[in-house]
Order: sequence, then structure tokens, then C-alpha cells
Amino acid sequence: MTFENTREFAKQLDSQDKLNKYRDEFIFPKVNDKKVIYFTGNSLGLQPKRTKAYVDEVMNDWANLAVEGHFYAEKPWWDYHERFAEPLSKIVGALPSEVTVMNTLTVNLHLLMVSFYRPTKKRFKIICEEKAFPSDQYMFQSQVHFHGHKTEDAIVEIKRRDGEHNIRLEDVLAKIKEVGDELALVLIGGVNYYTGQVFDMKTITSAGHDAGAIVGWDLAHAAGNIKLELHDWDVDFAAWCSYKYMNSGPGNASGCFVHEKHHNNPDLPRFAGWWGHNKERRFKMEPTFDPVHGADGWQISNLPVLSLAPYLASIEMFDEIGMDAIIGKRDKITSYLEFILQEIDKEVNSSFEIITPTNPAERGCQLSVLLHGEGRSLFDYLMKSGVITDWREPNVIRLAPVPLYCSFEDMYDFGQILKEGILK
Ligand SMILES: Cc1ncc(COP(=O)(O)O)c(C=O)c1O
Ligand SMILES: Nc1c(O)cccc1C(=O)C[C@H](N)C(=O)O
Repeated sequence: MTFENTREFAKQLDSQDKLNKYRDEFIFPKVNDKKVIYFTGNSLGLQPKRTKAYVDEVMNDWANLAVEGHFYAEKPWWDYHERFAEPLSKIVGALPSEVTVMNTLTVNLHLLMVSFYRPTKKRFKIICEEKAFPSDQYMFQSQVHFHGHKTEDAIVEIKRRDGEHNIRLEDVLAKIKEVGDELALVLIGGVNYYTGQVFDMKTITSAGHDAGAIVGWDLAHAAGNIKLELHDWDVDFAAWCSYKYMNSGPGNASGCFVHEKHHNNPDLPRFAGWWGHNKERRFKMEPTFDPVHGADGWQISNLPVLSLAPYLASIEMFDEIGMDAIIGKRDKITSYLEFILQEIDKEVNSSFEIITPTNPAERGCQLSVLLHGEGRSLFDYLMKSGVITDWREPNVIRLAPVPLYCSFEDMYDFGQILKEGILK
């Protein structure tokens, strides 16, 4: 597709965009009484207008029913989470029995490691990406220490090559082969938070299994952003947060995937609690744990229904639209943003460097841009001008043109503000 850097062309793209109507379903912060151009949905998604009704429903049931709300609310709280299974399974490419919602992301990764990181004397190493998100690094370090290993012995990082911003698939596969029978677990961020690189999860999962390892994925930046086929890729487990691309609200609940091949394994350890116990007999207060079949069997506590309400509001919007339509717009608007950046770079003779892969199959909707020669003052100018991005040292801005609420005209306007900021 040939793009043009004009407002008329951007407006034309918006007029052809079938998802453009969803923009009005979101609440935008304002700067100078104008909706911001919001590029940080990879950190916190915007609030859907429909969210309040879902939260008010729970608040009203609590007010009017109190404890009876657990069983007699229109959406009973005791199995409120079961409303996620169908829609969430479509977003991550799973069976409904393979997904559940609970806790928050890093907590879930720890609990899944209880089940899936069981080192032996021989097979104890974990492969991850270099400079994984810090919470993942601390999770890995604390897990291997818990099992009596040293970080330097047990954690193997796959490194970028000198002068390259992204990790090569061939290097991931070579490292898996190299570690071989000492490899217990491969756990990588499916979409890298810093560069926006998408990893070939199918190929890496297969290679990890060939080496005799378990393979899991941190999908914080992937769920709701890219096409996932966790069941068919034979992924063992995964977890994601819901407050980024799934617009559930700050610090909100995480989602988990556990492949059905692990559902009936009595030898699989897990930290148990009553909400993972047999649903029909849960209130008989039995002494012996009998796990619910499926990923719900990893639940521990009764669920934070007030948190799940915004999550459900968003998931039901995703179900209305479908991931294919979201991904279709994502590819178009991300490519248009890439075009705008390249055009502005030429116009102001700057030296931007997009460090996200140029191949649409290797990226989601995030573009990470090294602003060579520019400092934090440009970032500050953008923010003051109503362009919300985030700054990552040394001088990278991350731009996530989330398809549900970003417009093509936003991209054009961003380009004009960026040019002003550089030329001022
Ligand atoms: C890749 C990745 N992993 C883990 C986290 C931490 O998630 P939480 O604070 O919900 O545990 C984040 C961001 O918050 C992230 O981007
Ligand atoms: N969870 C966050 C928070 O509570 C404050 C600020 C940022 C976040 C984030 O989610 C960071 C995000 N994971 C990132 O990749 O930058």
C-alpha cells in the first residue's frame, strides 16, 4: 500500500477503518482540552466507557444482596471467572479449559514455575532472553535460588549479536541445542517489552520440547496484541497481564494458560487453595484437595470480582470484534506510523532508528524508536503537546498505536508535532 503524509490521506484511511467506531468507546485523557494521542497502551490501556456499567453492577449487587451475591447475583460471583473461558480462549488460541484468570502476572509465573520448573541434578537450567523485563529476571533468580542454584549456573540468557537490536531465532535454537540435556525450562517474553520484537513461539516451543524441556511464555505484551495459538503450538504454560492491550485497568488480574496435556497429571505439584478445589463440593469444606479439571485448578483464592468486572467488559468487546479484525488494523496503522516516522526523519534530516523488526510478522503494534541526537527534551515536548509515549533509557521512545482506539489521523498529527519538537 502507498501511503501519503497528508491529513486528507489519514482521514481517508480512518473513513475506511471498520474499527474506527470503537474509538468512541474509550475515555481519553485531555491536554489543552484536546484528546491525547495515546501511545502507551503497551503499559496501560485506556478505559472503555462500558467498564463503569460492569463495575456498577457488582457494586449494586453487593449493596442490594450482600453475601447472597455470591450465588444469586445476575452474574454470581462464585463462578464469575467462568465467563472468561470462551472469549479469552479465542484471544490466546486455547481450549476454554486451558485458560483461567487469577492473581497478577509475576505471581502467576511463580505459581506456574512451582508446577513446571522442577530442576533435577542434571536438568536445572532456564533459558530466557537477555534483559528480560526486570520482574521476570527477579522471578527467575528467586526461583533458581529457592531450588538451591546460583543465578550464574542456572540462568542462560540469549544475547543479541553486537550491533543488532533483536535476537535471532537461529541463536535461540542454537542455545537450546547447546544447553541440551541440562535444560529444564525455556521461558521468554513472547513480545519483547523494549524492542517490540515478536518471537517465533511455535518453532521455539518445538525446539525446547525436542531438548526435553518445558516451554512457557510471558505474554504481557502479546495477549490482545498478536495472533496466538497456544494450544496448537503445544505450549506448556503461559501468563499475561490484562491491563495493557486488554484495557482492564491498573494492576488488574492476570490470565493463565495450562495445556490440556497437563490437566490430568497427578504428579504435577501445585500450590493449592480452595478456589482450585472441586466446584460442586467446595462448600463441603473437605480436608483433601481435589483440583478442578483444567487451568481453573491452579486457582488458589476466591476471585477479586471487582477487578474482574473491568476485565470482563474488555474481553466481551474483544469477542465482539475478533482478533483477526484487530490484527488487520494493527498491521495497517503500525505500518502507517512507520511511514510517518520515515517521512519526518527525511523532512528534518534527523536520524531516527526504529529498533523494532520491520517484518510485520515479527512485531505487534509497538514501534521502539532510537532518537539519535535527541534527548529527553523531545519526549517532554511530545508529552506537553498531548502525545503520550514512554521513555526508555538511553533514548528510546516506545510507540504503541493500539488499533482499538488510535486513529490514522492521530499518526499524522503525531508526525507534525514530532517535526515541530525537533525543529523548535
Ligand atoms: C514482560 C513483563 N513481565 C512482567 C511484567 C510485570 O507484571 P505484573 O506487575 O503484573 O506482575 C510486565 C509489566 O508490567 C511486563 O511487561
Ligand atoms: N505495570 C506498570 C506500572 O504499574 C507502572 C508503570 C509501568 C507499568 C508497566 O506495565 C510497564 C510495562 N510492563 C512496560 O513494559 O513498560
